[in-house]
Amino acid sequence: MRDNGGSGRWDGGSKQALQSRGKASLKEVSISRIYGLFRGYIWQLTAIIALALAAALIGLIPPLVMKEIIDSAIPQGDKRMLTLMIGLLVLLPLLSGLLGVWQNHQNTKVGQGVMRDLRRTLFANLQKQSMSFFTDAKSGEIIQRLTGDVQAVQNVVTTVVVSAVTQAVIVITTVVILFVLDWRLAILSTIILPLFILPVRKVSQIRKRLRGETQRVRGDMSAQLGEIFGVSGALLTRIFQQESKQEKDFDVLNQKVMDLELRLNLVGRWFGMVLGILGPLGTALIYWYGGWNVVEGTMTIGAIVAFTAYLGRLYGPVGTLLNLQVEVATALGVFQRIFEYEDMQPDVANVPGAQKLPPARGNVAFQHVSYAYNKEKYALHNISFSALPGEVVAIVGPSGAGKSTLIGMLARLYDPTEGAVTIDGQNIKDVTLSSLRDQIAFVTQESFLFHASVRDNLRFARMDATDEELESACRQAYIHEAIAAMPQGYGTMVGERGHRLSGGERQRLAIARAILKNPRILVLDEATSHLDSESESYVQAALDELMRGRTTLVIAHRLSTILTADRIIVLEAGRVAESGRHAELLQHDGLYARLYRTQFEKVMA
Ligand SMILES: Nc1ncnc2c1ncn2[C@@H]1O[C@H](COP(=O)(O)OP(=O)(O)OP(=O)(O)O)[C@@H](O)[C@H]1O
Repeated sequence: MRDNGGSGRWDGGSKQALQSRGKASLKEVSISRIYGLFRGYIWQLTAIIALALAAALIGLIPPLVMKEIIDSAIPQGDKRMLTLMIGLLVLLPLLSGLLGVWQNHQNTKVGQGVMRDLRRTLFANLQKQSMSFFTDAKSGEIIQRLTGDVQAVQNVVTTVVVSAVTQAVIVITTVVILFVLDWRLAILSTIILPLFILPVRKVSQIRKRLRGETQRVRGDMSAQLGEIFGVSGALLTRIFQQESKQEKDFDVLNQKVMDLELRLNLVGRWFGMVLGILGPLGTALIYWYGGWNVVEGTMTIGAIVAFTAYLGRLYGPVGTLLNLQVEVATALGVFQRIFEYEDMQPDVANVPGAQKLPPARGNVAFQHVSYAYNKEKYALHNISFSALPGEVVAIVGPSGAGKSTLIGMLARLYDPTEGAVTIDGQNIKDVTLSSLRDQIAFVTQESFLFHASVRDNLRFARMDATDEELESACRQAYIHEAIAAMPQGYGTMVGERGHRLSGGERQRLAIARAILKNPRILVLDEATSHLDSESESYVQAALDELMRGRTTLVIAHRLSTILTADRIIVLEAGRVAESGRHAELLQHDGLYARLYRTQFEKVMA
C-alpha cells in the first residue's frame, strides 16, 4: 500500500468498519444484552412484577380453601363456613383476574416501548451509515430487519422478564406449600421435574437455528419484493415479460418460508406434548400414593385434592419457564440480526474533535486521491487537481472510469483510501459531516423525488424556506410555470421517484432544490438522457443559473459545459489521462479528442 500520511483506508478503524458493514457478525448475543433493553423501564417493571406477584400469591389460596371445605366444613356440617369459603372461591379469582388485566396492559406497554426503542436505535444507526452500506445492502433486507425482525421478537420482549419472575415465584411458593402440606407427596411430585428439562436443550438449539433461517429467508423475500415491485423493477419486468419467471422465483422463497414455519411449529408442538404428558403423570402418582394413604387412614381426601390443585401451579409454570428459555433461545438468532445492525459502524463518520467547516470560499483540491471499493481493485489512482472559487471543473471519461466515485468524495459519500480532498486548504475528513454537506449541493443524474408534494420535495433542501423563496428558486430553475400549471400547483403530490413528472421537469426540480440550498460548492452529474430541444434548453438555462458564482465539479455530458469549463479532467480507468481546457486538449489529440469526436460533437449536431 502506498504511504499517504496515514489516511489509508485499509488500516485502523475504517478497515474494521468495512468488515462489520452488512456482514453477519459471529458474536453470540448475550442474554444480559437482551435484558439491557429493559433498562429504561425499571420502575414500570417493578410495578408489573409486584402486581404479578400479588396475583400469584392470591392464586395460592383457593386449594387451601378447597381443603377446608372438604376436610372441615362438609364433615362438620358448618353451612356458614361453607358459604364463606365458596364466596372466597368466587372472589379470589375475580381479584387476581383484575390485577392480571392491568398487569397485562402494563406489560404490553413496556414490551411495545422496548420494540419502539429498538426500531428507533436501528433507524438512527442506519441513518449514520455511509453510501457504501446502501450500495451493498438490499433495501428490502433493511426494511425486514427494522420491522419484521423486531416484530419476530415481540413475544420474547413482551413476556420474558415478567413471566420469568412471576412463574419462578409461583414455582417457589408452590414447592414450599407442598412441603408444608406433606413432604412425602411433595418429594413424589417434584421427582419428575428433571424429566421436563431434558428436551429443552435440544429443542432450543433446533428452534434457534430454524428461526434464524426463517428470518433470513424472509429478508430475501422482502428484498426480492422490493426489487420486483419498485417502479424500475416493475418496468423492466413488463418490458422483458418476465412475470412468470419472477412468480417462480417468488414461489421458491414463499414455499421455503412456509416449510420453515411448519418445522418451527412442529418442534414447538412436540415439546408441548412432552410437557403435557409429564403433568398428568405427576397427578397419577399423587392419586396412587395419596389414595393408598387415605385407605390406610394416614391422609385426608381434602389434602389430596388440594395437592393435585397445586400440582397444576407447579407443572404449568415449570413448563412456562422452560418454554421461555426455548423462546429466548429461538429469538437469539433474530436478536443477533437486530444487534448486528445496531453495532454497525459507518465507514464515513466525524473524526473525534471534528471542527465545523467555516463558510467556504470555494477553493477545492484533490491531492493524490486514491480509492478502492474493495481490496482487489482501486477505482481511483493518485488523482490531483484543484478548482479556484467560482471555477467549473468538468470531469469526462469513458463509462466506469471513476467519475461518480470522484465527485462523491467531495461530499464525503466515500473517504479517500489514500490522499486528501481539501476545501480552502482544510482536509474535509477533519470537519463535521453536517458542516461540510451544508455547503455543498449535489445534483445527481437520477433526480429522486419522495412521494410528497412538490413543495415538500423542494423543502428537503431547506426546511425553513418560505413559499416566496421556493417560487423564486423555481423561477431561476425554469420550472415555476410547469409547477403552477399542475392541478394543485406546489401542493401536487409526486409519485415515488416522481414518475408523474417528465425527465426534464424532475431535473429542473432537482436544480431548484440546489438553488434553494444556495451553497458555495456544487457537485453535478449532468443527465445523459436526451431531452427534446425545448426541455434541453430549459435545463441548460437552469444549470447556467445554478453554476453562476459557485465552484462546480461536474460530470459533463453537455457540450456547453465542457466548452465553458475552466478545466477538464479526463479520467481513464481511475487515472487522470489528461487535463486542461477544451482547445488545449483537442490540440493534444488524445483520449479527450476521441471522446469529443464520439460523444460531444454528436450532441452538437
Ligand atoms: N459500490 C461499488 N462496489 C464496487 N465497485 C464499484 C462500486 N461502484 C462502482 N464500482 C466500480 O468502480 C469503478 C468506477 O465506477 P464509477 O461509477 O465511479 O464510474 P463512472 O465513470 O461514473 O461510470 P459511468 O459513466 O458509467 O457512470 C467501476 O469499475 C465500477 O465497477
